[in-house]
Amino acid sequence: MNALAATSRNFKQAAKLLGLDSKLEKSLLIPFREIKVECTIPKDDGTLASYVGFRVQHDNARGPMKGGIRYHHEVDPDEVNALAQLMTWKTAVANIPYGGAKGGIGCSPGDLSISELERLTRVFTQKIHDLIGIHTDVPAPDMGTNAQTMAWILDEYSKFHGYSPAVVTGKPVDLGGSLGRDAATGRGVLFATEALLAEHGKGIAGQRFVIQGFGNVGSWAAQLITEAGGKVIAISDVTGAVKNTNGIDIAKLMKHSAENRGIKGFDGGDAVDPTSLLTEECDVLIPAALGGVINKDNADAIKAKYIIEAANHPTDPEADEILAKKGVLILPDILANSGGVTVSYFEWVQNIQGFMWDEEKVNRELKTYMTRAFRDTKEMCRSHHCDLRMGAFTLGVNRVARATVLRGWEA
Ligand SMILES: NC(=O)C1=CN([C@@H]2O[C@H](COP(=O)(O)OP(=O)(O)OC[C@H]3O[C@@H](n4cnc5c(N)ncnc54)[C@H](OP(=O)(O)O)[C@@H]3O)[C@@H](O)[C@H]2O)C=CC1
Ligand SMILES: O=C(O)CCC(=O)C(=O)O
Repeated sequence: MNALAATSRNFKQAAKLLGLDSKLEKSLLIPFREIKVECTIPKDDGTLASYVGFRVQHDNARGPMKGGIRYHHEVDPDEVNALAQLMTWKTAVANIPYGGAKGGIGCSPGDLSISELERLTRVFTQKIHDLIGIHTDVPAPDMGTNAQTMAWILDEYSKFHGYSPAVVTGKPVDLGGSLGRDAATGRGVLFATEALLAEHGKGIAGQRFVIQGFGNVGSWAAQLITEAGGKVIAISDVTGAVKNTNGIDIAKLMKHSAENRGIKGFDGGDAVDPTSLLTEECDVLIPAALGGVINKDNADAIKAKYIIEAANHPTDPEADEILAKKGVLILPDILANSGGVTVSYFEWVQNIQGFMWDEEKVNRELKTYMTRAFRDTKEMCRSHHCDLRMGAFTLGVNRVARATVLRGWEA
């Protein structure tokens, strides 16, 4: 199912559970602004190349719009729209004072040199600089982008508006980035998983994990789960997948991946077919790469007892239904991966205050926010007799609807 159709379907189901006014429902679904820009850059060989960039600003009822920028060849307007909408509900679930946005450029970052990526990022920033800002829309990293990308955006934006570190989050610590932001999404995944397992009398220790994706989120989740005593028995990236039922040595895999640009060729386990990774026998499955990977074609074959959605919209609604019948518990993206945007919020607060927190404080506050979001979600599950996805959606949508009405919304 198309990402926008899937996200909108979840939203509509939540609106129904909440008994939302139909005009308000319609208005909450429509994005505030959709930006599409053509970014033309000289390549290193002197030829010109053009890339399409998007920024969708979905909603600002609860505060400045917030969300990552993705560089990936599959970036398309519908998907960016869906991801922006998810950010609106996610920031509300986390109860941080933001709305939602998302951006992206349709490109293959691995095929571009560092200087080409820099030129592309600067041209994109030139095209959108007057539509983003500290109190309007604050970008951050997502798939295919990182702290360096944010540094270029900060620098380009500052040429127009004066030095403005708070205009992006997830930037290098040397430029005002927050300690702990790099690990934050993975650490939030750990805290959310702990909260879910604790409800079933279990801990991380002794559980078998399978992780799809070994980028920022997947690699940090793997490291932190291993430190907490969990066993990561299979993991994949674009280049391949590896399995070791005794537990993969994640530090060794990190080194291999950095030296070889991927998992392929790692000798600490057996190479397996990446397409069968999601259906491996395990206790906890963590998709941490692309959207829509768990769908009606593979849901029935999934053997995990728990799915923790570190990626955005990895599970189609049809798969949700199949998995529910099988008794698989899904911790939804807008809760499970909200650690990233939560520490982005801490970064923004630190920039505005001009005061840096130590890493221990960042991690402690993150745990408080993740635990609270989990507790609030469970409360909505109880009061609306629904699963965790609808618990999180009703929580987020309700908070945004209340802010919209309080600000004076009229049909
Ligand atoms: N970064 C953040 O703070 C947040 C990210 N997310 C979500 O988490 C997910 C991952 O983001 P992030 O870790 O930042 O991105 P990265 O670009 O750092 O990493 C993405 C990873 O996914 C792998 N990958 C891509 N396609 C496939 C595939 N078909 N099969 C297996 N692996 C694949 C990539 O492999 P390779 O490196 O070989 O290309 C890479 O290991 C995304 O859905 C993102 O939206 C959610 C909240 C916050
Ligand atoms: O850190 C942020 O502001 C946004 C992170 C993001 O894009 C996401 O949560 O999907």
